[in-house]
Amino acid sequence: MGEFDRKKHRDTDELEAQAHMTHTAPEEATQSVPVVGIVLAAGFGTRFDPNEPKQLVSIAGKPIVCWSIEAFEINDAVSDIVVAVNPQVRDHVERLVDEYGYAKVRSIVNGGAERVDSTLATLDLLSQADIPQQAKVLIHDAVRPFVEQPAITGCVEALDQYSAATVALASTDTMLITEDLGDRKVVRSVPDRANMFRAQTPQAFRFSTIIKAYELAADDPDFHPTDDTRVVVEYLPQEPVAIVAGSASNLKVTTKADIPVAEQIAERLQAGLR
Ligand SMILES: Nc1ccn([C@@H]2O[C@H](COP(=O)(O)OP(=O)(O)OP(=O)(O)O)[C@@H](O)[C@H]2O)c(=O)n1
Ligand SMILES: C[C@](O)(CO)[C@H](O)COP(=O)(O)O
Repeated sequence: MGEFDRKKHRDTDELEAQAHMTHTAPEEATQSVPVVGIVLAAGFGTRFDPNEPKQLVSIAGKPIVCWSIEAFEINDAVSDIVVAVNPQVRDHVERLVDEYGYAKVRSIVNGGAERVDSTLATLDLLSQADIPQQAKVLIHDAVRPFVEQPAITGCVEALDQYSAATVALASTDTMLITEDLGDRKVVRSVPDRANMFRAQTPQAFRFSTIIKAYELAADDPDFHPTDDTRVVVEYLPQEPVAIVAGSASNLKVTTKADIPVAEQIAERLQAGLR
């Protein structure tokens, strides 16, 4: 197969994607497998501004989705990238991928109504592309633009020992478990802070593990997890999910109030190295 033709991949042609995914002979599988960065950019930003897709907002002159794609593009351990989009941003993201020349982007797929639907759409694409069961997939929120290289590499390495891993940040606050009494919430218990972490992304899995977890979750229509780790924790409770050190700068741009903080982080990063 000749050089990757990004225009064809725009059409989300599974066979094209299959042809371009890194394939690995079974005997090499545990040593050298595809490492796929999945960038979820199909959200509607209801808490930000539904009329201004936050994944396209520029921070220090670069759109948020580009910061995220670039983090995987520049990581030597990552072989392929898949981006999930919605119709509101598809054309724009396609143009950006072209303009910035992200050569690892194999496919831009339509996401779904909820985050898990977007994850599923990308996993379906990878299944159709017939990537090896041992492949490593790193699922990342496009709106966490400043993910650091050690977090990505840490996920890839953690999967040599565990089938699932998530970037997370140790809580510096005491956490409270509450109960809703209707007119007010009250504290029911105070868990040991040493075991409290704030989930971030990427969240990383051997392909067979995340596929299995989602297969089991599919039978439960009332399950609406906000991240992929929870799908594994709930449906494959025997699988430990390793913690990979996150950072405060791996901010999720959720509301407009996050923009000034994001600008400060971007300035710092641009002054030094990512
Ligand atoms: N159907 C969805 C929903 C979310 N996401 C992605 O998942 C990440 C989750 O971050 P979040 O702040 O929840 O994004 P939104 O869902 O866009 O925001 P909101 O919940 O305010 O609508 C984002 O990168 C978002 O684009 C997605 O790909 N598909
Ligand atoms: C995946 C996530 O970013 C981990 O912190 C988070 O769960 C997304 O949740 P949201 O409530 O939909 O923003």
